[in-house]
Amino acid sequence: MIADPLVIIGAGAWGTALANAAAQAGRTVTLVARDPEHAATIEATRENLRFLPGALLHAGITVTADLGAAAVARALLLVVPAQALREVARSLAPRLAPGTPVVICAKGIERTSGRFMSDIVAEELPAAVPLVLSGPSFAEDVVRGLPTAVVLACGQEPVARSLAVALASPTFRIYHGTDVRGVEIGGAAKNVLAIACGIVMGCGLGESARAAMVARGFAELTRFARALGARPETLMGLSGLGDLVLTCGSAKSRNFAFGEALGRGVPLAEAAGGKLAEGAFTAAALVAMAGRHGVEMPISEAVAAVVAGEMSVDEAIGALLNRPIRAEHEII
Ligand SMILES: NC(=O)c1ccc[n+]([C@@H]2O[C@H](COP(=O)([O-])OP(=O)(O)OC[C@H]3O[C@@H](n4cnc5c(N)ncnc54)[C@H](O)[C@@H]3O)[C@@H](O)[C@H]2O)c1
Ligand SMILES: O=P(O)(O)OC[C@H](O)CO
Repeated sequence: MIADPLVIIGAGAWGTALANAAAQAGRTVTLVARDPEHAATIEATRENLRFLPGALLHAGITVTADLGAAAVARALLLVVPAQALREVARSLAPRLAPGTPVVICAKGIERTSGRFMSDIVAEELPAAVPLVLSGPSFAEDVVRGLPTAVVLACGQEPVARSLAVALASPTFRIYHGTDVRGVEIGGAAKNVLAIACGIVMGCGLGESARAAMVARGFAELTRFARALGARPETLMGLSGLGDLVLTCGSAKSRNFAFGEALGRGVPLAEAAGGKLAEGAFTAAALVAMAGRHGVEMPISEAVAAVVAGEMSVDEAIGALLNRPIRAEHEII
């Protein structure tokens, strides 16, 4: 596939890291920032001091704030927060050539509509070919060239395969697949579960409790995914188990760090520390969708109640610990 020029919308931490990875893979990259002043500063200093300090931008990247750059894109990456994805997709609609592959890199569910990211792209950019990129990957690791593996899913298998080849490098390995729903569920739900793990650690409940949270979180994630028609093996892969292990195990995760702060008693309004904790926005939408499909997600429900201010951390932990004893694996 010809993926040049590759246009990346969103010059935050992940957009910047992906721009560097793609440029290193040989792509011609345009990185589009929201704010013209920020774009000019990155272009001039070759560093994104605001979102990813300490990393030099590859020489093959042009930075702009002009969304019009999307008009010539042979492939486009959407790397803005999940709650902003619709607004951004809508503004791209008149600019994008029909059939352009659009790779969704945000991990979340839209809270106002309860829609997945791929549904939003289908609604706002109906002529585009939607793909989802997800998996365990910290921007800081990717930009340092540390080995990372992610998955790229598209309903059209040849598009996923050829774009994976175009964007991958020896240290940024991109597997491909066709289970778009499974891959986006993995990315969205793990953020909610990482908040739960952060709360556990912030409260000092210990490593055993964290491991239990990961395993039971994975159980509810796979129950949910199965009910929504995703393939269970997808969730056993990079977007699902892989990302759960990363984000539930590292204070570098903004979702985990948010939960940890809540567990330490930091007030809700201050716990994210000004950083993007996607799970806080996704939790209620995830739980509502699970309810509509008759799926129990007690950990996600507890997180949703805590981030909505409806339950204290202690009440949420008490509710989880006092659930009835049951068989580990449900037959559904
Ligand atoms: N940072 C990571 O390691 C990482 C890894 C994988 C996936 N992701 C996902 O990528 C998405 C973006 O995360 P990030 O780390 O880049 O966040 P970030 O906070 O570092 O950057 C967000 C970017 O989006 C822009 N933005 C915010 N609201 C906008 C709006 N309404 N319109 C246009 N642009 C807007 C901001 O200006 C900024 O450039 C999230 O869904 C996140 O879960 C992040
Ligand atoms: O910092 P987080 O919690 O948004 O996690 C970043 C990535 O999603 C990890 O795969």
